[in-house]
Amino acid sequence: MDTEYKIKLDNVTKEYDLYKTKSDRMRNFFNLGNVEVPHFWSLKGVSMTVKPGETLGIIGINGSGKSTISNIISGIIPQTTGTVTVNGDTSIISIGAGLKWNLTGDENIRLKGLMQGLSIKEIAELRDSIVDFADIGNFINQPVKDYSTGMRSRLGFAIAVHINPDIMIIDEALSVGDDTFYQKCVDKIMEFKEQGKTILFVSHSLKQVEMLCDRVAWMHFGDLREIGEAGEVIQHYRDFSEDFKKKTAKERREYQQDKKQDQLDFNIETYQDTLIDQEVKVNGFSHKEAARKVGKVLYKQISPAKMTTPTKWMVALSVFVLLFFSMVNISGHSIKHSVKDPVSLVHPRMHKMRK
Ligand SMILES: Nc1ncnc2c1ncn2[C@@H]1O[C@H](COP(=O)(O)OP(=O)(O)OP(=O)(O)O)[C@@H](O)[C@H]1O
Repeated sequence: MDTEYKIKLDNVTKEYDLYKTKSDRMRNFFNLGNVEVPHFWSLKGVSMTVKPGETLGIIGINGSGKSTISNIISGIIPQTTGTVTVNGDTSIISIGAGLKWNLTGDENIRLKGLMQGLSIKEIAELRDSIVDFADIGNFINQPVKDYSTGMRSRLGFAIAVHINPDIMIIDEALSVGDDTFYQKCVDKIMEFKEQGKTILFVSHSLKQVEMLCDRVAWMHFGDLREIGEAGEVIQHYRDFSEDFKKKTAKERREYQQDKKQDQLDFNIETYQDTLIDQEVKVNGFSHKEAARKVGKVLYKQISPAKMTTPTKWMVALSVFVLLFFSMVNISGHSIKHSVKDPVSLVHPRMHKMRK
């Protein structure tokens, strides 16, 4: 059944505007004139589902979009277009993410706990067990910015597993700890799997993915290249890596450049048209119906990044009204007089001095 999923992504894209200056960013936000900004599409339309109780691995080379997906699902960053449905609480464990660096370990435990809806009493009950699991001793009273990468990862992992979320998102968190901690984490993940929790596991370690995951999604330069049974997808990925290694340095560079160029050239309108055509051809919708359906999937969760024209006019009008009343006040003329003779606003009314 279609509703039997914990996580569902429909045609999700993520665009980064590569602004050269801060003023370009402001001008673009206020929709003031044409600002030339290169657009980089970190995700080029990704659709997938994660079933309840499933451990889905996400693999792919550096920069392929793995963390972008896990951050969108966790709600850390918004998608640019597309629909994201998450049925349950998520807790993300990734190196450093989610921890406030200026707060101590203890304060981070309280903050994360409160953010996940735990009471002060519940957090106090979990505290010792978290500190014990993280094994960071007296550092728990130090700001997290003074921790080593491994310590941060251990604390992040310990907090996340104790909060007991419905959906666990583990992004490269197992790559930094020592062997003892690694085994502790693996045991915990296995325990979660047995409890039937849904896990998203992002990793470069194919061995870890093979051991922990039921299915695997292979991300490739912003596209979902393949999703399916873990062994099969990992084998295809290994074959690709082997072939890639056999290429000359020049061939490898050219391949990567071409793929990155595709991410710069991606066009959301063209993508939308492709989806509409598919709906017409595959599902037999009329063009109008297909356009409405696709528009809904792409934009129903999206708030515009730029000011719309009506908003722009509203802001301009508000500023004008505010300015007008301030000047009326300063000039000392009446509102009626100022409306009739606006020029008088710059000639303040002189009060007659009493003798
Ligand atoms: N804030 C940002 N601004 C511009 N581009 C970004 C930003 N964040 C990510 N990207 C780009 O988006 C692409 C995907 O990044 P992402 O971190 O999702 O990749 P990844 O597969 O997790 O990589 P890695 O394996 O190195 O962690 C990369 O090309 C990256 O440079």
